[in-house]
Amino acid sequence: MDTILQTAHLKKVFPRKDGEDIVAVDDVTFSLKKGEKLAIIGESGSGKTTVARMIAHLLEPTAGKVMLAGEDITNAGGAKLKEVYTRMQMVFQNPVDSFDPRCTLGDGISESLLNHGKSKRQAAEMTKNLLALCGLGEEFAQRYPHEVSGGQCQRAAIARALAIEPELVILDEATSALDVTVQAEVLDLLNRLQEDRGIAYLFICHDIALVQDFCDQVIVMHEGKIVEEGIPDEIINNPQQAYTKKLIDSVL
Ligand SMILES: Nc1ncnc2c1ncn2[C@@H]1O[C@H](COP(=O)(O)OP(=O)(O)OP(=O)(O)O)[C@@H](O)[C@H]1O
Repeated sequence: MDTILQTAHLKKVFPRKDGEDIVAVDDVTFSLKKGEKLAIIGESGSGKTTVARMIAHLLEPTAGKVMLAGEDITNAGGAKLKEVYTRMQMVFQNPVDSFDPRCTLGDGISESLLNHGKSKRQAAEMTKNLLALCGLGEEFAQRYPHEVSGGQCQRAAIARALAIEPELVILDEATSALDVTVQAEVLDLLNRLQEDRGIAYLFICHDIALVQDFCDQVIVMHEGKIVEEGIPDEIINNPQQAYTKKLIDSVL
């Protein structure tokens, strides 16, 4: 299997004027194969979101590299970054903030399709299909972000991320706020897309049972570092590190 994403010695230091600098991520190296589902778990503050934000180009790494399909994208900008975003999309925990409040959800989803050369009619049709795929009726295309529930907005954010058929989707607690039934539907959808289109997922999540159920590989982070990695069943049933054991015991 080919590799879609690699990080090499990623590091992020947040400087502080009034005390010691915060080393949020320290020497994080991992790879994700095409079509694979990789989870990052770890206690609050262990650096998971900071890793995701560096990969997604929302934060500049202090050191290290990010490679997409073998190409170094650490310093990608302009047209290159636009191309990166056609291959890699992300969904974060608070989707309402990621939609423009002045635009309908339909406009938010079709925007990327229009930017990628689809006609208005094609984009509208595809948006309708994407919403349906995510369990939302076509009337949701006309609604504004503040006119839908958190779970509905999250599904629209997933629809938007999938619109241009990326090869990699980063999901940072993206299903955590959904109720159990909707979460199961969304995970089902993600699984189908992974099987049909070979999409890979980087899945940041607090729910260890869900990670065990949904993911192929898991990375455990503690104080910015990777402390353990492997197959979820093996890590969860037989953790090698005391920290991992404590983390698992605290949530199961
Ligand atoms: N912009 C920032 N400025 C300063 N410190 C930050 C910033 N963002 C994150 N941090 C710090 O970096 C560390 C890692 O934070 P991060 O959000 O990556 O953790 P996390 O594992 O995703 O936590 P959670 O599960 O609570 O979302 C924390 O100590 C956090 O306080």
